[in-house]
Amino acid sequence: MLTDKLIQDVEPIIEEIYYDDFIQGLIRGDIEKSSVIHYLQADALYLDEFAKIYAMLIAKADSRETVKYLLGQMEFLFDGESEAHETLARSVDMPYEEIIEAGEWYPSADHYIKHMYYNVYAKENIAFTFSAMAPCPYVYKKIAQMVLERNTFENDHPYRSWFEFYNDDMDDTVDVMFDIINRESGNMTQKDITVLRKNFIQSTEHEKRFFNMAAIKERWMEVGVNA
Ligand SMILES: Cc1ncc(CN)c(N)n1
Repeated sequence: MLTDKLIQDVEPIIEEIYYDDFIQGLIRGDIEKSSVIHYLQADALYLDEFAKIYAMLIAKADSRETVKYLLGQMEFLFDGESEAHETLARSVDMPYEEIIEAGEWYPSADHYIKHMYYNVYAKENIAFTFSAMAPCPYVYKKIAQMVLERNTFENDHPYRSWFEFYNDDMDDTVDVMFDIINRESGNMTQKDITVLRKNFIQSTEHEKRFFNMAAIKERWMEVGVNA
C-alpha cells in the first residue's frame, strides 16, 4: 500500500520532531510560556483555515461518504481540538481568547497552509490535497504515541492531557485520509504517485518547522509599510 511507503518515508523526520526543542520542552514541562503562546496564536489561524480546506474538498468529493467525513472533520476541528488548545492555554495561565487575539501568520505556518491551498487549486483529485493534509493528524498521533510510550508523566503534568488527546483522537481522521490516498493512487501514473509522496514528506517537514517556529518565536522581518 502507498501509505506504508509514506509512513516509512517520514520516519526520520518524525524522530527529529520528537527530539526538537518544542516537544522536548513539553515533555519536561519547562517550555517557555512565550513559545506556547506563539504556537497557539499560529495554530488557531491554521486550524480555521484547515477547516475551510475541508469545505473546499466537499465540492470535489465523489461520494456521500466522503462528504460526510469532511463535514464531521470540520465539526471536530471547531469543537474537539479546542480541548487540546485549552490545555496549553491553562499552562500559561491566560484565557485562550486573549492569547489568540494577537495571532498572525508567522512564516513557517504561512508556508505550510499555502502548500495545502496549492493542491486544492491546482489538482482536481482530492488525493493530492489529502496527501498534503494527512501529516497534520498523522504526525501528532505518532508523536503523542512515542511520547507516552517513552515517558512517564505525573498526574499533574501540565501537558499530559495534550499528548493524551492526540494519542486518542486522531485515528479516524488518519484512516480515512489514508484509505482515499490508497484507493485513488491505484489509478494514478507513477509521476502523480511521486507527487503524492513528495506532498506527504513536505508536509511532515512543515510540521517540524511549525513546532520549531514556536520554539524560536519566528516572525517576519519588520518593514515600515506605513512610511
Ligand atoms: C500545525 C498543526 N498540525 C497538526 C495539528 C493537529 N491537528 C495541529 N493542531 N496543528
